[in-house]
Amino acid sequence: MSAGSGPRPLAEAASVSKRYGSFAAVDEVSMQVRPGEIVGLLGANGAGKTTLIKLLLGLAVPTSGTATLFGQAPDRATRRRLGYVPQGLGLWEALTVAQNLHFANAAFGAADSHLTPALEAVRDRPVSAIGLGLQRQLAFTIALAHTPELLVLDEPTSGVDPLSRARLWDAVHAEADRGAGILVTTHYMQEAQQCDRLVLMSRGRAVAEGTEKDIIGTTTACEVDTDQWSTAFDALDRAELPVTLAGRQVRLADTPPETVRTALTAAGISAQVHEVPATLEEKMTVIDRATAHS
Ligand SMILES: Nc1ncnc2c1ncn2[C@@H]1O[C@H](COP(=O)(O)OP(=O)(O)OP(=O)(O)O)[C@@H](O)[C@H]1O
Repeated sequence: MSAGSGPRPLAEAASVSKRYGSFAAVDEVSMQVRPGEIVGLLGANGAGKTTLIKLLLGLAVPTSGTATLFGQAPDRATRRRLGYVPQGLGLWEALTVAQNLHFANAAFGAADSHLTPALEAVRDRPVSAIGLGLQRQLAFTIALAHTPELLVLDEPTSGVDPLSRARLWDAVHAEADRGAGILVTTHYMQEAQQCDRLVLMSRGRAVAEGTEKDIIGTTTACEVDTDQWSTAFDALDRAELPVTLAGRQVRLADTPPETVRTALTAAGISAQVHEVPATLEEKMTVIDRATAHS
């Protein structure tokens, strides 16, 4: 869905910036989240994702530009229509699992929701005494208890095992299917692929937006086929080319095949070099390199 089309945005940033002294943590970012869509916010550590979320939710004040929630400046009323799981989870560590749920539901005026069986088993334990995976499940249950129109998840699956991660994503899709808008940050490319739309941040700026295919565009990578993968990797690295290893597969994003062949020949390595579409992760690295030099 392109900007400016479709239902009214649930959250919207319009040229929003947040500066700390001369440093721009968020730099003139414009983006929206609309009902029923899952928007993935991607970017390296420090790219500005959490700061942008805080601006959208009214937890930080923009230096310039505007951030709106449900078409207005964020306030107590908009807070009730929102489910937010921050990176730090926002739970009361000394209270039990059941007390946390009860407390949050009372604050939102929601009926007591059910705990998952895994959380039910630890309902009377203090949050500080349960594992991180269960803490994340609890924070997620609390965020959903009042059926929010907008769900904001800041790295919801970091440190979570693959099965729980898959379950959480099932729940995210179910929320989008009932019409909630979702804004989620992640470092996992498999999760990014489950989003309807991605916003890629680099050094405070939104540098690309669209589907995975839109963002990768025509960027390619070279795959190097050789039995001497470790020698090839060393030689390409010494030639200061942007070489990476995926298992034993030597790859170079955004590098002409001829450049790779020349470097390998100079090092006396025989190899086949194929040009293939770049992955999303490679495209992100290419964009980060470009913004570092701009
Ligand atoms: N209160 C603050 N004062 C000064 N600098 C800040 C402040 N808050 C954030 N920053 C800086 O702004 C930049 C963006 O931080 P932010 O937490 O938004 O990044 P992020 O993309 O969410 O990173 P991560 O993936 O590690 O969570 C970082 O360089 C951070 O150090």
